Amino acid sequence: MGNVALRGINTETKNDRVGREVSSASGTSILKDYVSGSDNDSSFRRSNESQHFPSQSILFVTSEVADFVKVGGLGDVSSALPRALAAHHDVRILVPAYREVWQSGHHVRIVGHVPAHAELPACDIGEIICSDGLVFYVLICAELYEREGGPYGTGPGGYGSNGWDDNDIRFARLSLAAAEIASGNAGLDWKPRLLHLNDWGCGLAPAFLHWRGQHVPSVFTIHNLAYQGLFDASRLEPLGIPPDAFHIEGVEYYGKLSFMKAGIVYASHVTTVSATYAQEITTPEFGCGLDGLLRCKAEQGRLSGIPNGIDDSWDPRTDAHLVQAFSANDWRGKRANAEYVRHRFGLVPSSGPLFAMVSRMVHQKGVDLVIEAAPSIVQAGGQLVFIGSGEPRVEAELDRLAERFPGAVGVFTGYDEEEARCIYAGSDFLLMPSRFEPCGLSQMYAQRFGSLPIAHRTGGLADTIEHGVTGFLFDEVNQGSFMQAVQQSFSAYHATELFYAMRRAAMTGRYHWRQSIAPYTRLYRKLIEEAHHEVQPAG
Ligand SMILES: Nc1ncnc2c1ncn2[C@@H]1O[C@H](COP(=O)(O)OP(=O)(O)O[C@H]2O[C@H](CO)[C@@H](O)[C@H](O)[C@H]2O)[C@@H](O)[C@H]1O
Repeated sequence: MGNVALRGINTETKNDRVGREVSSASGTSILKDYVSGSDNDSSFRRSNESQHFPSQSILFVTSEVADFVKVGGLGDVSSALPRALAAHHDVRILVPAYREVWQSGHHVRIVGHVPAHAELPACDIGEIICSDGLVFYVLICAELYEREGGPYGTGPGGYGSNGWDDNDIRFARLSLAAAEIASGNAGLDWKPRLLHLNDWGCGLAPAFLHWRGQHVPSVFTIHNLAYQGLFDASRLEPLGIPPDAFHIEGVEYYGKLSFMKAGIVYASHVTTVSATYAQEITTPEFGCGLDGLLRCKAEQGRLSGIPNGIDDSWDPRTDAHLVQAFSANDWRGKRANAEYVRHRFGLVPSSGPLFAMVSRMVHQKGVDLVIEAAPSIVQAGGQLVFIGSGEPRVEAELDRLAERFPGAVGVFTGYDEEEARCIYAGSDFLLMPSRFEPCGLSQMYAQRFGSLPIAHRTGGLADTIEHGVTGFLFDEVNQGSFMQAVQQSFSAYHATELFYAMRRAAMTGRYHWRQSIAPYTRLYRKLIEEAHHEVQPAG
């Protein structure tokens, strides 16, 4: 575990919600299908759409990618989605050349260059070709990207803009490089027909295109609206942003400059990572002050939800990180992983249920609810393991919990994917009482590994967990509602046949990335055709 201390039945199919466009008229949300039918992958193949829509060149721009550096779910998505799309399109990734890129041992060939702009320095562009053929463009600038620490700052976790002091320069540079590549001004012998941008770190890309009069279509995907990339208005000039863009219909957000808002305003289309979250963000409760703008996008048919998936490496039958591989019904194999986890976290042997939390330990994830519930869970014969890092106050509370319940609660503060995989494999239940959850990957990994999620009915959790079938959902973010779901999980655990049936159902869930190809392809096609006919979206 590195150098960090270890202490211590609703049967409605969820796939029919894939790829829906949210439109909102007279305050009523309406869902309009992008994809008809429940089996989107096969409907895509049946209609032979890929033959009618020729392979397109797409630049996928991201601030993190699991191949090199991952803080959270965006890193997973950035590694897996382009690979899934690559079967149909020429998808290439643009990411800053962080220290980890150079440490990865890949050969980097210099293939392009972008000039300085205001205080954004000139950069070279390197090319890395992975063993599976995926092409990365890496934005090379030692002073901006080669640092000891994470992609956003020195502290653990989070996509916040409150990390490195020069995050505005770092991510404006990334955004403008993307815009230059899209406009054919970066010296590459390749040019995308569409930009696929992800979260605030590349939010200025469509804005720069707009300000320069370049008509390249773009998709802006919101992975988490709560992290917006907010900076002081005085930063417009150093970033080379035209002053007249600082208004309510531009990049201004309550007197600040917002990278997230720029992405939403200027991209041709906005997506987010589940159908339910796409609706939620049009409401004041989840809209983080941008709900009015997002409702507008929805009314224009320019907001949709396309769910994330998980890749084939998340398979308990083949995962080499587990102490023992297992499949549905091989509960002895699963038990071997549970024994490993108990041993690793200093828990005593037990026949009671093992609850786990694998998460960035931040307010969003509802860890405070779990901490409050822990004494009752332990008293009822359960054990808990936590792996994650985040807000120091939360980490300290978890430490105290482990000290209070030795042998029943174990905490690992830090990030370790191998251990996380073992925990998904070894635990009986995954606790995910997130206040909001755009999609969530952990609950899909957990289900695949036979750990039943106990989660708040929100965002992607509502779309990917079937209450009483593959996990447990509760409706309100309060202790009473959460504990009711925990009690249901205890009851299920002690009704062995039901419990095993739920495990089997969870393990056979279909959450593959293939389900996302059709909706993304339809969207790319629509936007590229629109741009071709010079029908430019409002911006
Ligand atoms: N300590 C630890 N050690 C090892 N692995 C750890 C870990 N802590 C977390 N992880 C891993 O980090 C990832 C977390 O991804 P999630 O999608 O669940 O949440 P996140 O909030 O980061 O992502 C945001 O972006 C994604 C992508 O769109 C959305 O699904 C999500 O709702 C949104 O909040 C999982 O792969 C999990 O296993």
